[in-house]
Amino acid sequence: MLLRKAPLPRILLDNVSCMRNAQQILRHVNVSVHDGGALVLTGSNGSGKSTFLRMLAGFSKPSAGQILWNGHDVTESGVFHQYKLQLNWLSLKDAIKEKFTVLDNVQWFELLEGKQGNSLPAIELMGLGRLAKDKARMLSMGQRKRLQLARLLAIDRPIWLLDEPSVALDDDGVRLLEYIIAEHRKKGGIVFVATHLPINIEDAMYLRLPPRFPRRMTLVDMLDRAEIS
Ligand SMILES: Nc1ncnc2c1ncn2[C@@H]1O[C@H](COP(=O)(O)OP(=O)(O)OP(=O)(O)O)[C@@H](O)[C@H]1O
Repeated sequence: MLLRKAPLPRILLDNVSCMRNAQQILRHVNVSVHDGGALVLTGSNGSGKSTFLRMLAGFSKPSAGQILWNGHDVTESGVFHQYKLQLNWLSLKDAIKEKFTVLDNVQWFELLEGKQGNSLPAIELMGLGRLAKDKARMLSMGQRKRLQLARLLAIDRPIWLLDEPSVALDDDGVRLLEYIIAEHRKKGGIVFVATHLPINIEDAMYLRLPPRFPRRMTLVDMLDRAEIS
């Protein structure tokens, strides 16, 4: 009988912990993600969702455990050089140049990537076609988020790290986000999403990070109690 080896996960977090500012933020996280996989991170404010993504992006190193990409520790310099070229990062800091046009704001990133021809179709797909020649300073918050998503499409790297990608998007925008995530995964792309808002991602794994501190009584709780008694 021919026994096939199970394929290595593309990304494996093996008992990973992470400190920030001498504080333990993430403890003993184990996750494996194959091509086409998606992991949704949830949890209260300060629970470590962004820290998780930052660590995957290489901005913070695990304080214990390993992050393996194709079986190799991403903190090894030779590996990290290759690994970081797989990553596409979307965060609340949008790195949009106000004086550039919408098109330039996307095309710059595409050119840096050594690619061309993706920017305008991506802008159009994200519903910003009519604004392509306008300065980015004219954009609303939701339109800025759409511009960031157009960049993601134009750069077209396999591993997406998305920190609150649906914030400021309207319903249509959220549907578009869900669509591009699904299409990316069909091509074998991997998506990590940190979010407080519901995003429909088929067959996604969910990781709810525990709160770092016990919940304190808030003013709202106190008012509720006062109403009951
Ligand atoms: N620049 C920083 N330096 C040191 N510690 C930080 C820094 N930024 C955040 N932290 C700490 O890391 C913890 C986790 O923060 P993180 O931003 O990862 O949480 P989060 O789950 O993404 O929160 P939110 O839902 O509010 O976006 C916070 O409790 C905070 O104390």
